[in-house]
Amino acid sequence: MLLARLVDVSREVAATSARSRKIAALAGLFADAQPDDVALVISYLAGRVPQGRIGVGWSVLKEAVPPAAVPSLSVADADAAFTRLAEITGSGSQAERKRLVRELMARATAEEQEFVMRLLMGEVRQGALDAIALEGVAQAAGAPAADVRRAVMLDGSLPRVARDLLAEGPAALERFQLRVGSPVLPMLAHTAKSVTEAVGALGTACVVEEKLDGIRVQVHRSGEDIRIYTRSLDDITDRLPEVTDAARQMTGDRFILDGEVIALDATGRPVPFQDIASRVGSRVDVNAARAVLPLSAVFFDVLAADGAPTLDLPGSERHTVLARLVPEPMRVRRAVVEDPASSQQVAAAEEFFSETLRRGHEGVLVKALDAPYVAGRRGRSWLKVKPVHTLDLVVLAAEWGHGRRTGLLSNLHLGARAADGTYVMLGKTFKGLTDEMLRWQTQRLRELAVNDDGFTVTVRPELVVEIAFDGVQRSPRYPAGVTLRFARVLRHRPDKPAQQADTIEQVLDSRG
Ligand SMILES: Nc1ncnc2c1ncn2[C@@H]1O[C@H](COP(=O)(O)OP(=O)(O)OP(=O)(O)O)[C@@H](O)[C@H]1O
Repeated sequence: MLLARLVDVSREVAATSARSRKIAALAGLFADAQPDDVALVISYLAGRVPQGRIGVGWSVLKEAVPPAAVPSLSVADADAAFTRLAEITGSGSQAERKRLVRELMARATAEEQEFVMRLLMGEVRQGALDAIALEGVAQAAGAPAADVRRAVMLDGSLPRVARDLLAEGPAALERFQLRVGSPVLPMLAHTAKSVTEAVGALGTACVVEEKLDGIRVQVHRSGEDIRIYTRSLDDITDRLPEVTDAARQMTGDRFILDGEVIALDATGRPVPFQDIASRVGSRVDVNAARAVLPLSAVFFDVLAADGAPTLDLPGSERHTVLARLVPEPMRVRRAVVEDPASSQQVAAAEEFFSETLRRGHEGVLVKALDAPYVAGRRGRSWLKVKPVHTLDLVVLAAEWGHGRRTGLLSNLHLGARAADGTYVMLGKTFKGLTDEMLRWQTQRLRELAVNDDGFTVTVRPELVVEIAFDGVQRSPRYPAGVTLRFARVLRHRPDKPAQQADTIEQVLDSRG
């Protein structure tokens, strides 16, 4: 398939707000694509490059290349070029990247060049595209969308389901069944501001569970064969011998469990997420790593037991099954709210939340007890509650935006106050900025500018912004050795002098 066709449809989908028109446009595109191209088409439309990070940033892309007059580049050509780019290593990499990008861009029309640029800069963001693409695939193949959705949830991959469905027709869907041994996408949660709000929103009997800050794991046991998968369905069995041992001791031998891997220190408090992530991420000498930081799995759900799916059972019944398989110390701590209208029970749930935080955990999840497990979805029946952290930080510099944000100062460099009156950079963010905020800050930051290298504008440190974030994490890239997790701008604070911004001590203290 020509890239030009994809670019046209991408533009058409972005330009229409009618869901049915978007689906029809995508269905037409999928029907024309070779089944083998469909995976790439779906990825590019959603702004994903299957190769992941390919090391091509603005410094490589900024060079203008005369565009081709007529489209000739195929989707597969773009994929081949991205693969070659991803493989570049060693000295001279940057020059080689530039050469390959120039070669690719020279074959692309102006529209294709713009699309490739936005794709590689992470600016092709089509809200909820995967959900629409799924319906487009269903329409193109003449299969019910609900059946395609279920197949995707069980297989974990829309591109794979789409390829088989478009090549073989609706009968291919029967192949996608829940099986012990093949991972499914986990259920995710929505956010609520407080436990009281969450219980009220669910409006039904529910359970409040500890939210443990570790690595999500799905543990499959089929007889003696035990497999552990991450949230993105990578097999990490070899890295977690503790979890394999635990699964071997359970009372069943054909099940799928959902849980979180954490580590506790000598006093029983959870160790920081990053320590767990680096232990789980490391393949070298697992036994030595295990001796230094032993991990434990804590389970909160069951997707299959005795070889049969339990996904569609209500949460209360799944918990009964879980309690039969998994001994209590390996189950998440929980408090049941039988009656959401009982102020006494809601107060007890709030107390459970406070106690969970005191014990060093991240927050809680409030889950409806009558709801099924909806794999691969951010379900409305799971609501997470975490304390909100905010800081007032000072803008030290800002980067010029690209694509839709061209001509606007976007990515902000954020600093906290140090005792000597200087500022310590904590990270960057362009999240949370509305168009209006972008316009306002561009004007204000231009007034404060001291230098502009065409990429970054350094400013006098005078503008304060209120930043929400999910936690402080270690980062060798920043001078204080820490950065903020999921920083996003809540509002500009032109009323607040920089001398009253938060200090680096406050930031370090908020690590808890
Ligand atoms: N008791 C629990 N029930 C469900 N998920 C839990 C529980 N304890 C910890 N978790 C973790 O919390 C996550 C729930 O939040 P969500 O599904 O929104 O994931 P997320 O996008 O990674 O968000 P967050 O960064 O808040 O963890 C799960 O993915 C899981 O890893």
